[in-house]
Amino acid sequence: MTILDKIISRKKEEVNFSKANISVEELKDSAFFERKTASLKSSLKEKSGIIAEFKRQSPSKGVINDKVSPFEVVSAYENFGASGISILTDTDFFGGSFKDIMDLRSQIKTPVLRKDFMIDEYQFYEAKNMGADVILLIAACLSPSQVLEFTHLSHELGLEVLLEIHTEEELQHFHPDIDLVGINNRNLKDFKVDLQHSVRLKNQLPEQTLSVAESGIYSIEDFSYLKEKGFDGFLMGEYFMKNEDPAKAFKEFINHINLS
Ligand SMILES: O=C(O)c1ccccc1NCC(=O)[C@H](O)[C@H](O)COP(=O)(O)O
Repeated sequence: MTILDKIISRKKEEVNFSKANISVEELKDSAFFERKTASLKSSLKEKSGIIAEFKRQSPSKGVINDKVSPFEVVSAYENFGASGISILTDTDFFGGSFKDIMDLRSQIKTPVLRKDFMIDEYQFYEAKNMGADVILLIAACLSPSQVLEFTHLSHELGLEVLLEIHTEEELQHFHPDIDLVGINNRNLKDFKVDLQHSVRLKNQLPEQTLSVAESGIYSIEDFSYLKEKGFDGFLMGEYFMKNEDPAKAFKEFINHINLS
């Protein structure tokens, strides 16, 4: 059983539990449900391209930082030029929660990616309800037809879609209706990261596709290398979150890339 199998098996239980407690009609009945969402596609072009992640823990690294508050960190990400904010809402494996987005939504304008493991329509209504602008579809846990169906549902709800692929086979999940494609550098079997991986797969995507390099971006050199290779977005979590003060780490990183 891979880590993804374990996460998905637990996610099914969670979704069934949520469905039994809150109906889709109830999810639709919230202030955030009516709000106009922000576009990550536009923001990637207008700002640094960095999608800065709030990540307390992960299966590969264990606890990364459980001392800082989401609002404090995410405000700095916004103020210093992040194009997007990624918030892990999975509890059991990443230590996140819906509340992390809900609590700061009204104070943040930057597009927010709900980073979770989407397997059921219900979760898209939840994402809109909690205040997300973008959702992640992980090709490894969906069929190409589910990816398309969930993309269309997301668009009906005003959400953008970031499709995440890990392997060459998963390029089959691509469809032109998808907003952004993320290529994850982390191998989910052994957790090794390899930046060459995203570069190789990016070259096989249609030329106009907005592409995001995900995971393992641990230095200015890594960022500059991927930028030079033509990526539009850079999803970075651990590099900032491993510091006692992730806000300061983000500010320093942005200052460096603005100077170079
Ligand atoms: O990070 C993990 O260990 C992980 C394990 C299994 C599934 C997903 C996982 N991470 C989610 C992500 O994609 C990353 O949080 C994101 O790309 C940022 O990566 P990093 O900058 O390396 O923290």
